Order: sequence, then structure tokens, then C-alpha cells
Amino acid sequence: RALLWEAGGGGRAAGGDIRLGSAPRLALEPLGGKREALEALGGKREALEALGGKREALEALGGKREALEALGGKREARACARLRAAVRVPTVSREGPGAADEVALLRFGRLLREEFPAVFESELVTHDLVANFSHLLTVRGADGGRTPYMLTAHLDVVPAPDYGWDVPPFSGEIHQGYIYGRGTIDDKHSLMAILEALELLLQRGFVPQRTFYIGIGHDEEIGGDKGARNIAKVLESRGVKLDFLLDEGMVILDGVVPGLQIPVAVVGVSEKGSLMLRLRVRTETGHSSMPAKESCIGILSAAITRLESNPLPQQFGSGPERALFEYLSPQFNFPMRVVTSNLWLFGPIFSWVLGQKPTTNALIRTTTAVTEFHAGVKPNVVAPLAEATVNYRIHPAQSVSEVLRLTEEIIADDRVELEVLSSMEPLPISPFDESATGYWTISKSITDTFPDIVSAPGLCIANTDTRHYQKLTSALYRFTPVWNKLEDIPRYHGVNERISLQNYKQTIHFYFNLMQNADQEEPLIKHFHTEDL
Ligand SMILES: CCCCCCCCCCCCCCCC(=O)N[C@@H](Cc1ccccc1)C(=O)O
Ligand SMILES: [Zn+2]
Ligand SMILES: [Zn+2]
Repeated sequence: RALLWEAGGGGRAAGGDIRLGSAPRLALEPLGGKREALEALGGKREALEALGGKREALEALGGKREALEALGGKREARACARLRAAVRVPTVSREGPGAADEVALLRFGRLLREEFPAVFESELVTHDLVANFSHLLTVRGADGGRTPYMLTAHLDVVPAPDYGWDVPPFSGEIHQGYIYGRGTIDDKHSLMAILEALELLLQRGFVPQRTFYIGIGHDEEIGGDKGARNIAKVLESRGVKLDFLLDEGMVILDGVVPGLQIPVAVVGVSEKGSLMLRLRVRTETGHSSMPAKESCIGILSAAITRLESNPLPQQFGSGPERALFEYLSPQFNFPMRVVTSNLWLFGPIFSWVLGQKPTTNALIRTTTAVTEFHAGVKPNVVAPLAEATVNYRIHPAQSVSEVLRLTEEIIADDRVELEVLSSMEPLPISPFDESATGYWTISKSITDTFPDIVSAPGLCIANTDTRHYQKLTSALYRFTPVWNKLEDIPRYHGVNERISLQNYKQTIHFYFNLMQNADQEEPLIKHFHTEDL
């Protein structure tokens, strides 16, 4: 496999030209080549420090076989180096006017052009810069009669203070077989893997039958109003209609779904809505030696306590969360198999079980998260104002207005003012029946990449850029093939965000398979196989 990866040539690796000195030979061997090992490990000094000896090298990469598999060839090592270079550009999105780091956003655009020459120089590919920092690539298919499809990702990331990380969040360091850093699973992994797959296919002379678009937004983490919204507008103005669109959202879950022993790839076919609500209490201020009976802080705290102790009602029923369990039913062990195949009977008890853990609770109800609280000006001054933010994620069976009504009922205190900061209704359910070609193209590409796992439709509990593309298609799907165990879920927007070298390789394979599967008429048959990579 390594030879075939090398035979394709092409692609300049990030990290520059590194001269080899006294790096221990035995340490380099398991990494498949000196230069690649150094590049994959970020430079000579880092490589020497990290590798210091064979045993340490193997330990750092989780064992010889894993090291060979994970970094078995030049292309793979270069792909890892490119993802690491992408992580090192701190394209952080922050709330507020003028908060974008424009230098980083421009630098990222340059990095893409430099690292994917076959993509950016191909006659088949047109590149549009949108809203200064977002990118739209059009890959022209040979058969103009076929409806195009679209892959989307975003290049911005949420902030990452250093605190709590095992390695600095924008270093892109490799640690124990994982690339660490902000963006490695949200969402630079998918953006870079899409371009890696296209680069490889173009180098092999691949001409797609069907036109497809790649949309790369630069402000997804703050709503996508500049990036994705304008990319969609460009396509709308060109009269484009899409067969389907695939964005980030759901993932591979291993040991996350209660009672399911095997990993499942969940393809998000709908997305929860969102409501950001500001709660505000004003009271008279004055000297703290003569306080009134109740403070704005006490009044607001009581309101928040009521909201947290009265979760909105569970909605387990006809939505995509039910489809997930019905699809997976044969895979559950006894007695869960009986429960999930008879949800008409066991629905209420099953939804109670799902409600016990934050991850599964998010599937069955509108969730209530108190995310901010500010009050007080000085230790000896009665606070004049207390403010809090509540973020609801709205289940598809509810609406923004219903959540507002329930909130007023639960708080039941006129002194608490409510202000809607932003709101968004849940998204419609995309097709996943037998005739849903987009859904099945994604599903087949998952099986081609991961033969031992099942896939199923489900509800995406976070928001993505997909809502901006609603006028182009009603077949919106949300999935990237990141392999998550339960303990990995907090890495999203959290500390120690990371992807294993093996999983990143699989991510490239997934898009490589998808770009070919999307071209097929029924039955879906591939041309190139990932073994050829
Ligand atoms: C069966 C149990 C289900 C468990 C599900 C675990 C899912 C793992 C989480 C994966 C999340 C990845 C996608 C993140 C997308 C994201 O960060 N969105 C952000 C940014 C945003 C905010 C407002 C509007 C648009 C966008 C968000 O939703 O806050
Ligand atoms: Zn994201
Ligand atoms: Zn995110």
C-alpha cells in the first residue's frame, strides 16, 4: 500500500525542507521514511525529542503495527502534516463585531492553495472566493445532465485557551498516535480530508460524471451569516439545485448509545432548532448595609433554578431519534432488542432511560443550558442588574414560540425580563427512504470505509451551516466519520480535541469513496479502491 501511495507523487508537504541529522534510525523506521517521520512529527527538534529512542517512538504511536498502519506511506504522512499545518493557523471565530482574525483567515486560504495544487490548478475546478474568506469550489462533471451535489465544511474554530490541554491547542502536535488541536474534529479534519481526496483523484486522472461543489465557510461557529449564507446565495443566483448536501454534524458513536455493543455511524437527517434567551432582572441599587429583602441576583437565581429543575417535556416519538433506534433494533442485545423493536409499548420507559445521560437526553427533548451569568458591580453595592443567557436546543417536535411560552410558565415571575437574542426553528427531516439517493450514497461510502459498522439516520443535536442551503435542496445530511467513544464527546469545543492518525486516514478514504459513489447510477459501484491509495 505504501508503494502505491508513493507512486502517485505530487503534493508539497507542510513543514519545509528538513535536513536529517542524528535522528535514531530505529525510531524512524516504524514511521515509513525519515523525511515523512520528521514532517509528521513537526520538525527535527520535535522529532528527536518525541522519538528519543525506539521504544519511546513506538509508545508514542501506540505500537509498531499501529505506527506502520497509521503512517505507512509518504502520502499519508504528508496528509497528516497538512492537517497539522491547518491546525496551526488560528482561524478562531469570536462573537462580536470585528472579532475575526482576518490575517489568520487569509493565511488559511493561502495554505489551501499551496497544499492542494492539483485541485486549485485543475481545469475541472473553478474557485470562487466568497465574502473575502470563504471558498466555493466547483468541480465540473462530464455529464451536465445530472443534478450536482455538495460537500461543505468550515475553516473557523472556537477559541481554545491553553488551560487543561495536554499539548498547546494550536500546535498540531502528535501525541500517542493522535493529532491534537483545535479543529481536528470540528471541522478542519473534514475540510482537509475532502481536499485530500479530490487532490488524489485528480492526480489519478479522475473526471467526475457529476458536477459537485465544495463549500468552505469561515464563520460557522458564529452562525455562518457571512460565509455559508453567501456561498448559498452565489449558487442560488446561478440557478443551482442540488441532489443532496453533506455537512458535519453527527459522527461514529462507539459505546455511546445505551445497549448497543457495536459502533454506529449516525447520519443527521434533521437538526435541532436553537433559542438564545437573555434573562434580565433590575432592582434598585444602593448601600449594601440596607439591602431589600430580595436582590436581582436572588430573583434571577431562583428563576434559573426553576428552569433547571423543570426540563422541557420529553418528545420521544415520531422524529429521527425514533428512526435511529428502529434502524438499529436488530443490533441491540437482549433485552434492549425487545425494547427497541416494540417502541409502541416500551417508548415511555425507554425515553426515561435516554433522559438519564446528557448525550442521549439531547435526543429526546428540547434541552435547557444556562450558559452565562453576570451580576454585581462591587462587594458593598446592592447589584442593580443581573443577567443570564439560556441556550435551548429545540427538538423537531417543538417550535421557538412553544419554548418561549413554556419558559414564561416555568419562571412565572414578571420581574424577570426575557429578550430573544437569536432563534432558529428545527430543520425539516431530510429523506432517508429507499429512494433517497443522497442518503444511500453516504451510507454506502460509510460501509465501504468501515465494513464492520452499521449506519443509521438520526437527529443532529448541534447546529451546522446546513440551514443556509435549504433553498438548494431538501436533502441535507450531517456526518463526518470521526470515531467517538463516550469520553471523546466532551472534546468538541472542549480541551484535548484530537483525531487519531488512523481515523484521519479513514476520513480521507470516506470522501474518496463518496466522490466515486456519488457518480454511480444504481447499483453503486466504485472505480478506484482505497487499497490503491
Ligand atoms: C445517541 C447519542 C447521541 C450523541 C451525540 C454526540 C454527537 C457528537 C457531537 C458532534 C458535534 C459536531 C458538530 C458541531 C457543530 C457546531 O459546533 N455547531 C455550533 C455552532 C453554531 C451555533 C449556532 C448556529 C450554527 C452553528 C453549535 O451548535 O453551537
Ligand atoms: Zn463545526
Ligand atoms: Zn463547532
